[in-house]
Amino acid sequence: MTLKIAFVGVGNMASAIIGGLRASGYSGDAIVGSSINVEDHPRLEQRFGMTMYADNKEAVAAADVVFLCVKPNLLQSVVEEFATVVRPEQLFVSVAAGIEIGALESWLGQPVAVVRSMPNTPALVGAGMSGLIANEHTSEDQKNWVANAFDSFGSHVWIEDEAQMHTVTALSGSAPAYFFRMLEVMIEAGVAQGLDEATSRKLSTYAMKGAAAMVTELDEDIAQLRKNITSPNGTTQAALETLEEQGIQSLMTAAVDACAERSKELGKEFANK
Ligand SMILES: NC(=O)C1=CN([C@@H]2O[C@H](COP(=O)(O)OP(=O)(O)OC[C@H]3O[C@@H](n4cnc5c(N)ncnc54)[C@H](OP(=O)(O)O)[C@@H]3O)[C@@H](O)[C@H]2O)C=CC1
Ligand SMILES: O=C(O)[C@@H]1CCC=N1
Repeated sequence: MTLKIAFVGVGNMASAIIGGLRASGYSGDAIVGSSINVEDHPRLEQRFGMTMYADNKEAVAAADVVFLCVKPNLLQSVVEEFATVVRPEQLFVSVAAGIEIGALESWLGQPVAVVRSMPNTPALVGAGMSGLIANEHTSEDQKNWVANAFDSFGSHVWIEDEAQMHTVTALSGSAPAYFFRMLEVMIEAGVAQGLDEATSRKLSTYAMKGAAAMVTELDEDIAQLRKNITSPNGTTQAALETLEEQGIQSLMTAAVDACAERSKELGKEFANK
């Protein structure tokens, strides 16, 4: 049986997940959503073949599985507002950065299955990666359903210790943005050396895509893959020495640490409002 899914909040992350689900064959008839900006509803309905509601309660009441996809600072008020229509057999899947399962459980107000997830926007092209952790009320069948749903737009890892979700966010949820930024800089550097932007973009992007494909498809040590490109006293060595001299190790470590730290802060900021 196809479960009915509701998305509360249909912005960037929900759109990436819905796009991934739809591309994998999930029926638009089984997907509903709710968000504030009703003027945007016809566009979403047309894009995904789903039904949009102005009222979160209506979307939640219509669903077997509810994806919570609003910003972390809005989650408590949104959940408490629809808590009166929650049924014990429903499954709630949160994508909100930093918000702990315990907080979600207390806002939902009754023992109910909750999965906290940290997906990323490559879901939109079937290349998502998600960290997942379930509460004690989540059955094996529900966990399998969630794993299959997330695999339909990429892959997943189950996390045992909820504290590790901060690191999942730093290495996965937020990380595509680091690579986009790196690409922006490389493309600019190519243009500064005289290439047109389209050519610079194509060269830089395929280098990133090819490197990621080699790492994921070949069972080889990443350092060895790097060494295979680096001729003694050659061009790659010149680039890598510059990256090391200018602090790539401390720069990337600081970025990952700052992301995890912000995730912890979000949890504290919004857990006990
Ligand atoms: N973007 C990303 O890469 C990732 C995001 N996340 C998490 O996903 C969640 C959403 O982020 P993102 O998609 O980027 O944010 P967006 O702002 O793009 O989406 C949030 C959505 O929530 C809607 N909304 C606002 N208020 C309400 C309300 N009261 N009831 C219902 N819907 C409401 C907004 O509607 P409207 O536009 O009409 O205001 C919008 O559709 C966050 O919790 C974030 O931590 C997790 C992993 C990755
Ligand atoms: O920036 C954020 O807070 C969200 C969570 C992970 C990616 N985007």
